[in-house]
Amino acid sequence: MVIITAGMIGVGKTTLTDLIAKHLNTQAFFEPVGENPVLPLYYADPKQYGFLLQIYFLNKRFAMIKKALSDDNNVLDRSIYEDALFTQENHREGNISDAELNVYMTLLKNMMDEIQTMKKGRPDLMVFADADFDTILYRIKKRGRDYEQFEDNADLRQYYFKMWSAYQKWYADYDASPKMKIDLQKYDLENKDSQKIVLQQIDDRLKELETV
Ligand SMILES: Nc1ncnc2c1ncn2[C@@H]1O[C@H](COP(=O)(O)OP(=O)(O)OP(=O)(O)O)[C@@H](O)[C@H]1O
Repeated sequence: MVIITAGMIGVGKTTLTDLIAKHLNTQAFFEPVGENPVLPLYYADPKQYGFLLQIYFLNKRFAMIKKALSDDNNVLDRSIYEDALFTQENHREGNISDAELNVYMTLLKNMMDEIQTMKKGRPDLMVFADADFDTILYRIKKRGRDYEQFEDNADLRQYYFKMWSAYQKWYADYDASPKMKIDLQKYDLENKDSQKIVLQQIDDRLKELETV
C-alpha cells in the first residue's frame, strides 16, 4: 500500500507520516530539510533561487514516488502531487518567470505521464493534514527554523497565508487517488489519545476503501 501525506508548511506532516508508518509497519519516506542545500538560499533570496528550489524538489519527489509505487509499501511525507502549488505561488509572487513556470509544468506533466504507465500508477490514499492559519503560524514559530521566521517579515507571513489558502482549494480539487482530511488542530499529535483517534480515522478510511 502507498499512502501520501499532504498539507501546509509546518502543519505536522512529518510527525503524521512517521506515526502512520509505524502503525502500518511500512517504510516512511522523508526529504530531510537539513540536507537541502537550496532551501536557506531560497528563503534569503526567493527571486534568485525560486526556480532552482522547485526543480530540486521536483527531481527528488519524482524519484521518491517512483520508488514508493514500485515497492508498494510506503508512506510519503509530501509528494509530487502538491509540489506545483509552491511553484504556482512563487510565480504569482514574481519569484518564478512565465518561461520558468512553463518549463516546470511541462516537465511535471512528462513525469506524471510516466508515473501513470507504472504497474501501480497512483497512491492508495492521500491524507491531508489540516489546521487553521493561526495554528500554522504558531507551529512554524515553535519549530524555530531561522529562515522560516516571519515576525519581522510581512511578505513572508503573506506568502504563508497565500500558500495556506491555496492548500484548501488544492484539497477540494484533488482527484489523483482516494483522499481524506485529518484535523491536526483538533488532534495535536503530541497527545497520545489524539494519535489513537487519528490512526483510527485512517484505519476506518482504509477499510472503507477495501470494500469499494
Ligand atoms: N515545493 C516545495 N515542497 C516542499 N517544501 C517546499 C517547497 N518549496 C518550498 N518549500 C519549503 O521547504 C520547507 C519544507 O520543510 P518540511 O519538509 O519540514 O515540510 P513542512 O511542510 O514544513 O513540514 P511539516 O508539515 O512536517 O511541519 C518549508 O520551509 C517549505 O516552505
